[in-house]
Amino acid sequence: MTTIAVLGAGKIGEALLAGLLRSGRAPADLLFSERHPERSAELTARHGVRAASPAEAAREADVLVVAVKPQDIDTVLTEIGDLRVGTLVVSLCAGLPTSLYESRLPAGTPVVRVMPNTPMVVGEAMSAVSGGTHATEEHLALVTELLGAVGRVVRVPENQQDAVTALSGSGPAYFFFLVEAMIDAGILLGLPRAVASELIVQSAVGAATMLRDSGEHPVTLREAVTSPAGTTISAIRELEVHGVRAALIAAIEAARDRSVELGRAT
Ligand SMILES: NC(=O)C1=CN([C@@H]2O[C@H](COP(=O)(O)OP(=O)(O)OC[C@H]3O[C@@H](n4cnc5c(N)ncnc54)[C@H](O)[C@@H]3O)[C@@H](O)[C@H]2O)C=CC1
Ligand SMILES: O=C(O)[C@@H]1CCC=N1
Repeated sequence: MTTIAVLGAGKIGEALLAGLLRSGRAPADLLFSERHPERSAELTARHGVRAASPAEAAREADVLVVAVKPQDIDTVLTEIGDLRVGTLVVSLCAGLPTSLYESRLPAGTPVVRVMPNTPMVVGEAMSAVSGGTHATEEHLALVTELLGAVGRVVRVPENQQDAVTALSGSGPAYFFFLVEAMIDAGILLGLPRAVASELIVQSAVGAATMLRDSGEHPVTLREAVTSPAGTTISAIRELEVHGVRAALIAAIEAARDRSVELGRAT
């Protein structure tokens, strides 16, 4: 069996481990590395998966998944030490290019860069994968299968990964922000918080399901809600007056720029 080690079992690393277990991978084929001993103990208790040092994980793994913050990559690459020849390295880190790993790891190491997102926790991640210089079709297929256990997967050229990071990597935060603001609006209008929250969360689930399953363009779906001289158009006019569309475009451009910066900082 393929042994998969996750370096950095925080939000994303743990969600991946849990998803791999749900998809039928045996706990004995998985291991993780965490710098905080309490966190390690908690994860082993919860998932029955073994903790190891980065160096042990790297020695044992066929697939080494890197899920530390980009700012911690130098330390982790130093701690890994020697990698077995042919070990597949899968980076989930925002901004970090495959060339960074290739320059620090043994010559010929296959590297796949992935940008997932937190809906991985509920098996609804959106992940984009790109192969580095030595990643073969088999490596990309394996990573697609692994990430397929926790959501949808697309393949993109690596030069699109900073844009992907800004759109779907950070994307859930924009939706959460919108939901938070809409609940506040409910409070302003005098609704109890619990009622406002239920109304908005279910509306978000319904709207997201329609977007995914209807095949309709978002404009068509929005037009179907927007009656002549009705309530929705009054709200839409305010969104346009306040520049919400331009703000979202600028926000996503800023996230893309930050992803590029993170890659350059290492
Ligand atoms: N949170 C998100 O929405 C997304 C995060 N990512 C990427 O995933 C990576 C992980 O992000 P999160 O899970 O949010 O961060 P996190 O902070 O929850 O998890 C990182 C974990 O790495 C551990 N760690 C750090 N240095 C270590 C070392 N030397 N050895 C062992 N463990 C070490 C930390 O203790 C922590 O538990 C980041 O690179 C991020 O860019 C990608 C997509 C979405
Ligand atoms: O904010 C971040 O840097 C990470 C990467 C994508 C989502 N969260």
